[in-house]
Amino acid sequence: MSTQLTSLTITRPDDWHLHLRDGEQLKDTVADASRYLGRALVMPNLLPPATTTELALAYYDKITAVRPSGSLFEPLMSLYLTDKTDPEEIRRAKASGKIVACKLYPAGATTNSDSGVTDVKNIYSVLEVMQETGILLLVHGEVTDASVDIFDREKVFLETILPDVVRDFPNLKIVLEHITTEHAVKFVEQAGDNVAATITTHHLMFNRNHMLVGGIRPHYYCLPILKRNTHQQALVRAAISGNKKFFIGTDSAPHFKQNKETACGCAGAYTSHAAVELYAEVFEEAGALDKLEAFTSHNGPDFYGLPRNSDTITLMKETWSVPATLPLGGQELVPIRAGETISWMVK
Ligand SMILES: NC(=O)N[C@@H](CC(=O)O)C(=O)O
Ligand SMILES: [Zn+2]
Ligand SMILES: [Zn+2]
Repeated sequence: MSTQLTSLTITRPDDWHLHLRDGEQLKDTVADASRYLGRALVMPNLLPPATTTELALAYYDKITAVRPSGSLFEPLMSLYLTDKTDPEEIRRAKASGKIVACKLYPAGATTNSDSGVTDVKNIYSVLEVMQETGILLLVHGEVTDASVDIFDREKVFLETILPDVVRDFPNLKIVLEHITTEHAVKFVEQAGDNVAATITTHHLMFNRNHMLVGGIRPHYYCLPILKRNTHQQALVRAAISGNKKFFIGTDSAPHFKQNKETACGCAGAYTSHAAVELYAEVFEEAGALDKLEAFTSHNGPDFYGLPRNSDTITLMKETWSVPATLPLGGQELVPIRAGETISWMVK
């Protein structure tokens, strides 16, 4: 007879990959993020992107200004790398104490990445200073070559771009963000201790059949795109393995409903309303709830060299309904699981 767990208390989680956006949207995204997260690594792909310490710190101030009163939620900031990033900018970022990472978007790879890096060799002098100062490199790992099939873009990036960076900067801490393939799992497992990966809730819960069978479902469209179920299974195995190289990074990425439900819809899935609750479902389904805390609350800060949060949250086995839409800057978004139920609730 198996006993069913009805509540689970874990160290307060963080989110190591989160899009909060800007302007009117901020109060809604920050409200969701600050419900129970200790920290979130905030992505810099704004329009215009947060390419300098000054811009990142101004963004930090805007986020903390709309933080609900009493919330201890702490945004950790990142810089958006371009072909023209000045290596000295990295020293300013380090000195700020608020910027812990830089984000490599191959130009054109994803939402708001047009000013990204066109050739990783263009940022070698920047990576040098990041390695020296201990600023992490966060990577959107996809090639943008038009001749490469969208389902192969992560694999080809891992074969052609990332090995050089890993070889040339052996002491640079690198996080391969939102991994989607068995290739990425193997790459990270086989690399040194300076290479880790985040895994989203949606890549653990879904594969491309969820997006494409029986009709095209734009709310499952994100980048890197959902892959076949064998890749999904490899990601679940990695997440529940207890391996310290894999940790939470929701990549919760809000887009207005009308920008998703259209002939050319935006890439991004919103999960901030229920991030840890959804990971709990996945881990429970895999019979590995005992591994949830390491994934959501220990491995991330350990890799970043930051203290773990010192308090806890409690998840209750309790079913609740996700609304059909959520507010986003005076408009609305459609979250993952919209109109359906979730079986865990954070108390
Ligand atoms: N993941 C996505 O599909 N979209 C993200 C960008 C990103 O993380 O690649 C976004 O900003 O909307
Ligand atoms: Zn990305
Ligand atoms: Zn993202």
